[in-house]
Amino acid sequence: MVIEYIRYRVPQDRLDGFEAAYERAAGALRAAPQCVDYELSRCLDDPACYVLRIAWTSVDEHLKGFRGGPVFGQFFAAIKPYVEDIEEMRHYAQTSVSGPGGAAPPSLYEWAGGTDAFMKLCDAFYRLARSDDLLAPMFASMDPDHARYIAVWLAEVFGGPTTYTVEHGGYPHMVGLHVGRAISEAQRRRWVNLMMDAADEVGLPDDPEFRAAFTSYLEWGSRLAVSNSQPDANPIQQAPVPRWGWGVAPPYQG
Ligand code: HEM
Repeated sequence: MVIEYIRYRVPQDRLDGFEAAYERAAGALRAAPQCVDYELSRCLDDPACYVLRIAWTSVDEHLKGFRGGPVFGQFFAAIKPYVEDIEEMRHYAQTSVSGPGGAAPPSLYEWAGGTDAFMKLCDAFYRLARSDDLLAPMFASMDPDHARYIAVWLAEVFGGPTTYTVEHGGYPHMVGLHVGRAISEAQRRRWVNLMMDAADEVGLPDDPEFRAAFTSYLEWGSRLAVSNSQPDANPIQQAPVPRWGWGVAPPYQG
């Protein structure tokens, strides 16, 4: 995650519309999978000054993913009149120095060990699935890069880079590959079980909080995969890749 700071000094005659413009721009930030969080603060000592803090998944995701993406037009149209009032606009990396309430908890992606951890997980999973009586027939003719695509999907879901959205067709592509497969409950349960076995095999974190969040996503996603794959299904065709967080049990960092 990187933090972008944008500092504004807005001339008196334009101050009135500034916050309203950012209310409109915020809709685009909320819709962008590359934006983790944002916050606009106004200076108490000099009310012409504002600081906008935006947390992005990475510099690249911001500059290429967001600026090249579908919601950038809406964002830029809202804030365009204030571009000339920018005094600083730069990316910063977080350091280890932070107060007890200052630092956001790491994402599930970071906690798991990043993209590499999900690659290892999916390699192990498909080795198990290919020799499984219930799953092997279903994955017999899969794309040779399938394990890598699932890893990239999971990485994005758990708070990592938006590579699946940007490079692999996003949610519509994933749904399209489940449609018509008539996945049974027994196959779904085996799929989840083998993911758990693979998680143990490759040493994904086994603390209660991580495994609870990890499992809840697999349960949710696999049940959707079953219903979307039935012959009479009419799945939602357009949606962002979901983002999954810690839920009610944040990481224990004692
Ligand atoms: C949380 C649960 C699940 C997730 C996140 C998931 C994710 C995905 C994704 C991202 C793809 C597309 C990969 C690509 O871009 O090539 C895919 C394809 C596929 N999924 Fe799932 N899936 C889930 C559950 C299941 C289950 C339960 C089954 C069957 C038991 C299943 C069977 C398949 C099959 C057969 C394909 C197509 C493989 C190919 O021919 O390339 N999925 N899945």
